[in-house]
Amino acid sequence: MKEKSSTETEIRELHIREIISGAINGKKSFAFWKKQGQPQLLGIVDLGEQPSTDKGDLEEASPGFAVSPFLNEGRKKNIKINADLVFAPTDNSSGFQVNPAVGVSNEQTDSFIRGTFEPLRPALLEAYFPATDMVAASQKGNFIDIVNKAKENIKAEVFNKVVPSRYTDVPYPPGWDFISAFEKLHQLYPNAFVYVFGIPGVGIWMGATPELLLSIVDGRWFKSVALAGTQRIPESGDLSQVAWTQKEIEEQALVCRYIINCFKKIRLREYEEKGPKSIKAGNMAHLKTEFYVDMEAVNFPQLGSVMLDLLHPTSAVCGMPLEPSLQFLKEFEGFDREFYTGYLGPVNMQGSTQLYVNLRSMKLLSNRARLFAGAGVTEDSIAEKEFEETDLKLQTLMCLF
Ligand SMILES: C=C(O[C@H]1C=CC=C(C(=O)O)[C@@H]1O)C(=O)O
Repeated sequence: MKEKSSTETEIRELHIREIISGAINGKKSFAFWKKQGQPQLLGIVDLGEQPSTDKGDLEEASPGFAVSPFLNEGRKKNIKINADLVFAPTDNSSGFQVNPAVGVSNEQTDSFIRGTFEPLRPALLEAYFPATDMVAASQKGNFIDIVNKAKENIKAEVFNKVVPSRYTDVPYPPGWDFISAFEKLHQLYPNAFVYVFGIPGVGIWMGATPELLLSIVDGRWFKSVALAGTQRIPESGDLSQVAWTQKEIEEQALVCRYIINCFKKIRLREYEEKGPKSIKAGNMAHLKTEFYVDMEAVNFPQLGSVMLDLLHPTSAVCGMPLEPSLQFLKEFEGFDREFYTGYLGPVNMQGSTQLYVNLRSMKLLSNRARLFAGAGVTEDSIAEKEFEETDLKLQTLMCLF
């Protein structure tokens, strides 16, 4: 038997480009991400033919990266990229060292490493793009119409808030490649959760989202946030200069109320609320309130999974109340959001689970990228301003082209 210390695995330090190319050349699923406020990336590759559909609870899940679409049918549509190979940064360079999970043989690891020697084969990249593509229909006029229709529904008290969205397609400039774009994204947004994932036949997505849906640290510390209200950051970059309007304060308060209602549904009163305060996300400021629960003190070990089902989709991306606003979006938005405004992130990796709302994100197609953005509409919304706000949000990724 081959000694572990003699594997190619342990002597090679890999660059992110080699790892992603190796995954694509081997038709494997992969994910790289960086937590909010942390500089270092972590990567995983799933050695299976197909990643698993993942309906399971967070608490028992094996380590990996969870991906949920906006419409997940009670988690039935969720996917999990298993952490068969974990790529952790080395101490003194920009390279990564591979750590195989328990049960992954040296042969499997070596075979993957050999694939990383090959440059990325573009024909194999095509296998990551879904066969069907949605119809391009996201014009400015459509968005203005849906905002005005939403306001009529708010006046008629069908709902209090809804978050319509749109997308825009950006053709790849000559020589553009997504791995370099991801490296740039990682450098640009230190405060965001920055990720790229690829699943054959499902797609390649990347983004820099400011919104945590929930996290669980050490099986004990639960956290969620209410993020809403958007303004362009002042020239000085000074957040204390941002003055919030009544409309924005109410819009964010509705997201807080939505989260508190979720706690009420499970009769949980022992949560700590901090905020709201202004935070920076790229060229924008948002209002953010944080909610904390000590799961041990409330004796609620399944809180993460229970809250996940109650929270998603929050009124930061769908509306309030949930049902009529969701119905409205299904009827009038005119396209499938797919993973945009779904959630994603590491599950049971290095002792914690962090699921983020998939905002400021884009999906790669063979010749262009599709960028998504939405805006919270309340009774005081002005359609033209909401459109401008989506433009501002789109700039988060537009600067990659
Ligand atoms: C729906 C998006 O943002 C949400 C999160 C923060 C602020 C928002 C707002 O001000 O409308 C949105 O609720 C998006 O970025 O596409």
